[in-house]
Amino acid sequence: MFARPWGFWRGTPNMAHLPPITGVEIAFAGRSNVGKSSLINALVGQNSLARTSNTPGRTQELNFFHVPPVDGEPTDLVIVDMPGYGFAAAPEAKVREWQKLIRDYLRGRQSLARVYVLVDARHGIKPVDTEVFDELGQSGISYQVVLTKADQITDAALTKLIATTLDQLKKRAAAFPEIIATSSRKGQGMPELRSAIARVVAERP
Ligand SMILES: Nc1nc2c(ncn2[C@@H]2O[C@H](COP(=O)(O)OP(=O)(O)OP(=O)(O)O)[C@@H](O)[C@H]2O)c(=O)[nH]1
Ligand SMILES: [Mg+2]
Repeated sequence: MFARPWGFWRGTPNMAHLPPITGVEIAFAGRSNVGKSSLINALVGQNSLARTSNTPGRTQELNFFHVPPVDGEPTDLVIVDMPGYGFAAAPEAKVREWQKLIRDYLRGRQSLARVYVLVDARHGIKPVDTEVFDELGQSGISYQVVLTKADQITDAALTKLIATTLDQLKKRAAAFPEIIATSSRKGQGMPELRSAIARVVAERP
């Protein structure tokens, strides 16, 4: 599923220009700069599929990636990179627009099978993340927390963070009760994330 060359399919700043539904969609959400676009690149093993930046607010549209269909064979998996929530270095009106886009997409996309909510391992879950958990829970969309930038903290701190994060999620029915710790820089957690996604695709009716 991840061994083929991935391509950019479509970017959209609004719900009117979403691509047609072709297969299972998996979305990556999280605060600005948490490492969503970097994680997608590490996941598919292509450095420059999604654009990344040091400045929060790099991704400003919903960006859809897939393996371009060959000989009309349908695409089984679409990966969606999302703008971040929380602080971003962009005009306020623009940020408001993409916050609405995030919300509308997460609530209303029929093909959305799983949301990976990325949380920076240096910071843990923030109130703005719990708002997103609440919304996903209310919409009945299953999500899993992925810790990013695990290379920035010690193994002991990571073990502790995984335990506290699981504890924070335990009353949330829509939260998958396992945390994946990743480092896009080191490749840590990529096999686990790939298997998790493959399971979601396999289980989707
Ligand atoms: N140390 C470390 N830095 C990382 C890792 N992943 C991403 N980064 C850095 O974090 C910054 C933000 O990465 P992006 O992938 O652009 O983050 P994003 O969540 O897509 O950001 P927005 O699109 O602005 O919301 C970049 O400087 C990356 O190099 C990681 O695993 N380890
Ligand atoms: Mg991004």
